[in-house]
Amino acid sequence: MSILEVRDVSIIYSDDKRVAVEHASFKIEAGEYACIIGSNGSGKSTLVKGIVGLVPVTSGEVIHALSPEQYAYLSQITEVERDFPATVREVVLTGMQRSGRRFPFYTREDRKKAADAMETLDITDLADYRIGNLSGGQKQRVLLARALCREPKLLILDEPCAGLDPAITAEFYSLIDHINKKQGVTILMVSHDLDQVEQYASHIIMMNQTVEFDGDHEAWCRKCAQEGGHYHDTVN
Ligand SMILES: Nc1ncnc2c1ncn2[C@@H]1O[C@H](COP(=O)(O)OP(=O)(O)OP(=O)(O)O)[C@@H](O)[C@H]1O
Repeated sequence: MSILEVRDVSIIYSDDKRVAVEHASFKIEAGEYACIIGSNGSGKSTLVKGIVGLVPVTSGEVIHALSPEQYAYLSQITEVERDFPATVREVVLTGMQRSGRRFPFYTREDRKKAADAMETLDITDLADYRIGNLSGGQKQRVLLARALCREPKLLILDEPCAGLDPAITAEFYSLIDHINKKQGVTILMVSHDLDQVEQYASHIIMMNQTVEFDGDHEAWCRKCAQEGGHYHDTVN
């Protein structure tokens, strides 16, 4: 059974009646490293927000085989105020908050899971730093550790490397690959970085308001060869 199915989904923003996503359909299977690509304004972020319930789906259905606790969502880098008082450890621990339980009552197991997530993301040394003082790449690792400490089965990321330099971006993609392969976490990621997508993704979905391509890595390579690299120009 698919872990997630997007079935004939359309999303229209109510304020300006703009159709951002039109009749999009695809399935995500457990274990995949799936990437959604497409040019600016092609509806990628809107679709992902529809999947995680941040914007309402106008028609069609998003069918989750997982409960909301079993998937995690990481958005684009958001500006964290320089003087924001929380430390890295505190931010990662908030990933363990559960509905019905009040902060800051974390169990020993919660703290262990947060420590393990920091170890995986190689940010243990930063545990007592204020998050506002970190670089963009470090902040994204902290937010990824926060998303991972609940041990999600599906990780949904919206352009996690926007604004990061190429070396940090390459490191981040490799880390996501490790999380996919070694921890068995299914990945669904919006990305602009076609080189990284082609290196790692097992499933590629190309948006242009609707789904213009939906296939595995080999099918994507065949299409690119037929089109003479056309997609590299439209996506980047
Ligand atoms: N909150 C909003 N209200 C109204 N229209 C919106 C809103 N957010 C996005 N849109 C519009 O919906 C369309 C799709 O935008 P979206 O952000 O989903 O595209 P995208 O593919 O993620 O783009 P990018 O690659 O630039 O991030 C665009 O025409 C955009 O202007």
